Amino acid sequence: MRATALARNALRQPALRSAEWAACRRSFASSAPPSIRPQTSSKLAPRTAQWQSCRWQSAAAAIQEAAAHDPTNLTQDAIVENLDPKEAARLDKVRNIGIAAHIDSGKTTATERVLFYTGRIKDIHEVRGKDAVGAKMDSMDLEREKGITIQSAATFCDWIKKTPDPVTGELKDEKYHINLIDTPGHIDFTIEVERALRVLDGAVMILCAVSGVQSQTVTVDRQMKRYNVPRISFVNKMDRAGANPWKAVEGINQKLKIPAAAVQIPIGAENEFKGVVDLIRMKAIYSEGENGEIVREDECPADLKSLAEEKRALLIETLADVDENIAEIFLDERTPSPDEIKAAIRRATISLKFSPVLMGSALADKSVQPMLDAVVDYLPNPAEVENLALDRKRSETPVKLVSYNSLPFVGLAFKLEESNFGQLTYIRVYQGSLKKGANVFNARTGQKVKVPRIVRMHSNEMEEVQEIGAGEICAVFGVDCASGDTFTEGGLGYSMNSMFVPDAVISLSIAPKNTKDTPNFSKAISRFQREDPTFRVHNDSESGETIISGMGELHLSIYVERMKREYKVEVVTGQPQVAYRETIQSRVPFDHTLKKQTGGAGDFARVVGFMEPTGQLGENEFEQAITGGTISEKFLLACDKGFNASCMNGPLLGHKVMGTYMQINDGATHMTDSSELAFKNATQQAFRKAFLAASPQVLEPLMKTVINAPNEFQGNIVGLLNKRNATINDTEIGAEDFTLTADCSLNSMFGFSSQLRAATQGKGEFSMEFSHYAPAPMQLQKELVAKHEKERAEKNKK
Ligand SMILES: Nc1nc2c(ncn2[C@@H]2O[C@H](COP(=O)(O)OP(=O)(O)OP(=O)(O)O)[C@@H](O)[C@H]2O)c(=O)[nH]1
Repeated sequence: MRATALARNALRQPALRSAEWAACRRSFASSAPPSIRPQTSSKLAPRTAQWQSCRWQSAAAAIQEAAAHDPTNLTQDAIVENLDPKEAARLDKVRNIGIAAHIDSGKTTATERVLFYTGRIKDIHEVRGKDAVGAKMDSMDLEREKGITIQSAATFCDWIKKTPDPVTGELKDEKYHINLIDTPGHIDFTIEVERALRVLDGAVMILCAVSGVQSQTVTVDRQMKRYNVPRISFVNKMDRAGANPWKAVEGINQKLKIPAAAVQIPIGAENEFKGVVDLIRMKAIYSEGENGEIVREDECPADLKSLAEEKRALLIETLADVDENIAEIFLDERTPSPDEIKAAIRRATISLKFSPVLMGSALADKSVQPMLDAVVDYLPNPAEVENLALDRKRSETPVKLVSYNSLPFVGLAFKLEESNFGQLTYIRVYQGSLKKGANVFNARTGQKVKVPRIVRMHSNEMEEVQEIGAGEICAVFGVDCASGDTFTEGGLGYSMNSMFVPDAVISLSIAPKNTKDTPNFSKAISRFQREDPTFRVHNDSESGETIISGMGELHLSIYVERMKREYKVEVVTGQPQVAYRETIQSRVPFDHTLKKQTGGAGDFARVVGFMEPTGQLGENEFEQAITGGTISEKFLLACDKGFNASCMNGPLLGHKVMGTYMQINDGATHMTDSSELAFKNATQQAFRKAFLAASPQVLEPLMKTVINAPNEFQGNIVGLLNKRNATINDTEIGAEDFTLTADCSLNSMFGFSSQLRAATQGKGEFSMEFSHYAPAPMQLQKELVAKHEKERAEKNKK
């Protein structure tokens, strides 16, 4: 048991009955570290003086032990449990949230309303709106033209919530500061969602009232689970024909496996949608005025009373399954009060056991304000989220970060952006505060950097600030780093985990049309690479071409377009290439000698061992099992390097190798002719020979493809998929539309979007996401290998 816990337990023994006890407790409470201070008098009733002294002794010993073993953690734990009331009050009014959802669910439209109702913007502009201005958060020209979000955008606003006074019941204004990130829906820009969720404390998951849970909803659900992000759900587009919020609620429960229940029911639907009934207070809420800015409350309409009661009972029942307090009330057959229900929703949402579902229509300006109230009511403040760093000074021990301004600074750079004023680095401050002009240390490089300028971002605009407090998000200028770097105040050895970066699945060759544009081309490439970890660039060693790779055709085409617009570089691109992989299927021994001893300094290295599949299509593994020192440590390191180099450039197609194990267990070294280079080369030659003899196999990426179209086109789409040898996994047929889920090879999907458009009169849509690697059909493997051999031969001729 950890020493802190020991100390705490010592104090939680049945307590003493003595007059001095209370005084003693008071004095201890002021001197002991907060984490082991006595809690409430009901928990620790006095008993006997002897016992008391015994308890103090064991507690004191435990504190000393704790401090000796784990001084930092003791302090951190203590602070977490006993937040300074002033800091706690400040943090209680902060929310860091993200909006994430399937493509086109209305994230940007909803964010526009949030900014309008909080007074951040004066007018509402629509995505693809007639006024051609575009929504605030889609600030790139390309975003406005295409009507899609490409980059996540950060902003902040203050929401004034009407809160009843606990004593008088009178409504008073409470101001909450919300930092908000609007994320893209397209899977091609998934890294934007990934890094936003990495640093946010809570999220609003938007669903379409007609479609419910869609393919990208499943993806963002996975991402929210990856970073333990609590979420509220908002069923948008209640004004659309076919709107049905209950389909979305069922989808969250069934498909995402999150207990969820509506906290509102709609008043009217489709173009008769007027507002919602709040099931907790049983009040109707209407958004009125030109832009829905006037929130009017009324009695629940009589014709909705029975539905409201039914859904309220369902809400309480669902909560009883995930919250002990409500379970007890439920068992006592008592009806929980509105405050009890709200408190239970908050507890269950923050502990990731539940998601409350709200509904409205962002476009029709209805019911967005109650969603903002729910952000405040149910999503955690920064002090309620456990954030850990690894303390590298103490063998990577995890430490809790505490959103205290007075503690040493710790922040994570989660996004980089090139601006007119230089590199802009977005930082989430986890602990301490960041001041203009302060020096901070990059935990990865150990470099000290001065922070010359701090700003708060409002989409593409910025507001200069002198200081940013713990638990907040800001951007800084002049701090050179990589995405995912941790910054600390010098004394700490803390480092935070970065975000998950998915592998690229598609690549293409690219070059500037005119050689005079090469400097700008290089600038653009290096900027995009720094900003986006899923955009990768390498030079093909054989062709000398620059190859860019990324998450999909759209992803790469956006960068090609940005080069043209932002850097005035016209480029030529090759055909998109699939990121194949190579592996082996059997065990093959090798005994390879590299020998060049023709007078003068020669080359000599002998490596003996075997290669075999690792058993799963994951990381490659290299191991040495040398006995008797036939190969020295230094040369074995060179063998390891040779192995890694071979894995980057597979013998079949020159693509990456996966799932391959190589062991070197014997060999020979020459007194003078052996060198690191000789062993590296010998390993690479042995690798190639053994690989080709070990039933090599080409692997191709399979994509989870989800297609949605009106029912009448089902036959056409199944026909398209059959031609592509797709495996259809699921078909869901709704009243008008159907949704089909299939595994398709990426190779077969080039040009699919135009064929789908033709086959569905432009009414079908699809999304594609990497699923896994699987063996390519034999015929395709033969063709690919033959093509690769031919290209190699031609290059060798040149
Ligand atoms: N009928 C209706 N349409 C809506 C509503 N909210 C958004 N839309 C429309 O849906 C389309 C997509 O809206 P966006 O706000 O761009 O959706 P998004 O989720 O931000 O889109 P991406 O970031 O590109 O995934 C636009 O044409 C909006 O006008 C709504 O409540 N009702």
